[in-house]
Amino acid sequence: MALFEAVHLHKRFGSRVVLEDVSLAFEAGKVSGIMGPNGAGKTTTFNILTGRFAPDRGAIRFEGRDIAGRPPHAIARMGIARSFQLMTLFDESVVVENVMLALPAFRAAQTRVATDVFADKALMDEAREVLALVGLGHRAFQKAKDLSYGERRALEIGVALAADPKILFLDEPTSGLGAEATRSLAALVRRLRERFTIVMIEHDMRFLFELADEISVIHWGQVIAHGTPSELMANKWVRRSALAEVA
Ligand SMILES: Nc1ncnc2c1ncn2[C@@H]1O[C@H](COP(=O)(O)OP(=O)(O)OP(=O)(O)O)[C@@H](O)[C@H]1O
Repeated sequence: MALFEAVHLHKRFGSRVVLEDVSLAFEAGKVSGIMGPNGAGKTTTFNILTGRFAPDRGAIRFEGRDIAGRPPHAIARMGIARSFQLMTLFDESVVVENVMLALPAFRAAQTRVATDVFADKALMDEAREVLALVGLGHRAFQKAKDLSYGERRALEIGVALAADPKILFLDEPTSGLGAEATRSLAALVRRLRERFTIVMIEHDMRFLFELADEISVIHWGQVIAHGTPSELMANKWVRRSALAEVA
């Protein structure tokens, strides 16, 4: 059984059908990709999978339990984390604090909000472990606003990982990154795949083909192809429509 699966999802906005019978399955320990042209329905799919929208029809199962329509915070508590395309960091706070504020242990102890977070050694150690994981150990006490764009993306992933999720959803992780930052991000995803199940929506096909174990192609609100990168390379229709640049 897949760790996470979506079965026969349908979604319309007003009279516009945006997803029609979308089914996806993500296996534990793998990197799964979702790609497709602009307006295909990828972001809507992502938002439904991570609880931001409820589907009109269909089921979403995580570890066998139906989670469709549950609110994002309930979904997050179950071990499902997502990063956002738009960066959502506390710019004036230092890097380690951004992670500390996202730790479940910090969130659970609401009385701590008014106290100095740095005084709690256990929290600090936990946050520094996350920073080491995303390659930002040496930037712990810089303000988030002073990080490079690529480092900010890594921090954003660190914030998502603070909850030690079972599955991590990344929404266009390469967006806005130059070639070098994209390479660093690829190295980070390779490290993370040892520990986490990862699902990413991605426009950069080269990045996706290099890293994903399997990819679903969404077009016109439907999954039109699914397979390993090499299977998709061999799919004539996919080659002709979308993959010319990597095939
Ligand atoms: N809240 C909404 N209300 C109405 N229509 C919407 C809404 N969100 C998305 N749509 C429409 O649904 C379709 C799919 O949009 P979606 O953002 O899911 O596509 P996408 O594949 O993520 O595209 P992109 O790569 O450009 O982000 C588009 O035609 C979009 O205009």
